[in-house]
Amino acid sequence: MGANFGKNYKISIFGESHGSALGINIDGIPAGTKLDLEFISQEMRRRAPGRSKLTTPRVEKDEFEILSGFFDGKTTGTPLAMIIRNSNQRSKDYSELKKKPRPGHADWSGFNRYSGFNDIRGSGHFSGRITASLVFAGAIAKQILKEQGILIAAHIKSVKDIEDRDFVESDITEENIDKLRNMILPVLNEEIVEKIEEAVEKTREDKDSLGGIVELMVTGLPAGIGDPYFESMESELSRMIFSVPATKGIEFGAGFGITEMTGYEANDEMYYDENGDIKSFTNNNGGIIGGITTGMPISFKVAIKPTASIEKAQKTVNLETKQNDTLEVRGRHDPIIVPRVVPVLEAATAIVILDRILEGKKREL
Ligand SMILES: Cc1cc2nc3c(=O)[nH]c(=O)nc-3n(C[C@H](O)[C@H](O)[C@H](O)COP(=O)(O)O)c2cc1C
Ligand SMILES: C=C(O[C@@H]1CC(C(=O)O)=C[C@@H](OP(=O)(O)O)[C@H]1O)C(=O)O
Repeated sequence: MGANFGKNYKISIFGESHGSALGINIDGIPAGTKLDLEFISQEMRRRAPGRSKLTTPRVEKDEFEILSGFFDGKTTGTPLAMIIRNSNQRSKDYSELKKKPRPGHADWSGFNRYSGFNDIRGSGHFSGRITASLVFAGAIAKQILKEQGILIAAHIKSVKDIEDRDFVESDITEENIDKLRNMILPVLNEEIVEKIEEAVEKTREDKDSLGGIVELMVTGLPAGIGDPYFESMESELSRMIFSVPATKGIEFGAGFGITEMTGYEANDEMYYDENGDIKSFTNNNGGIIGGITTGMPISFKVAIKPTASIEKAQKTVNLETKQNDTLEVRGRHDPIIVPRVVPVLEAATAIVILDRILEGKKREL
């Protein structure tokens, strides 16, 4: 089933954007894990809609209710179920879309997959709203990983052609992560904030939308986590990252750029640092070789497409009249998904890393 992920930190998501609720069941959280509920709420707020002029005007608090698996501030070890109730649906915005599918959204593909029974309201189960549950599961995973010294950070690498600088390992401190977490546009070079705001505003006035790239880095992971071939760290991360709506590409380390290097340039030459730890001078392989962590930071970039739902008139088909037609999408949409997807991608990464660490622990038993 498409709604399940993980072999050890197992998640199962459910819900629709305009249904009564959405949520998640998580199995595999170690018993006795203390949960910082305020941290989870903060993570949910980072993703929640209606936070700024850069996001959809739909306002949802995304308050979560834990139904099971949590008692006296600690997990019980049995499945932890959580729901978020929807409160601000406006389903009339979607009445036209059953007959006129939106180019770039899942109306037509979903119609075929579910024989026309898919809930079109608010994009149903295809909505980016469903990622609220990922952020919840990721916030728990982040807490467990942090206890082991593993940190996950992300920033906006680019919006269209406006570029931020790349992460370096020394950027990944708790202080810097907190700073990025509190920014609507989490970037390293703050001079580009205004440029991004202006570009988004101008594109919105043109009834259009923008995309961009998010860069992520994971530090504190020892060498030796992961497996070769089908459960490689890259495979598992990619599978999860591509599950996040609007993701269209991923590259690890130097990514596609490695093809322009020679072997000598691409190889990450190794050395002992002053503490006797084995490091490499470069990290073109993004911290993963043979599907297994090298001990260098995991580093990857994710391509996020421009929002599909735009007001500009577009060509589409009319499934009722069986004629070609045009569509101007009305309703409340993100003019850019990139800032809102940042916490989702961090959470998705945390879920995978925890699942892989727990997989490794099984072999130690
Ligand atoms: C946080 C988040 C917010 C999103 N907001 C919107 C939106 O307002 N309008 C829209 O058309 N798509 C939005 N999307 C993207 C669609 O959900 C996505 O494009 C659609 O499900 C089709 O999937 P695909 O683009 O991965 O192929 C959002 C995605 C995420 C992760
Ligand atoms: C509500 C959220 O974003 C929604 C994501 C979304 C989509 O198609 O992905 C479409 C819009 O839904 P609606 O028409 O119901 O307002 C966005 O507002 C959310 O992410 O929580």
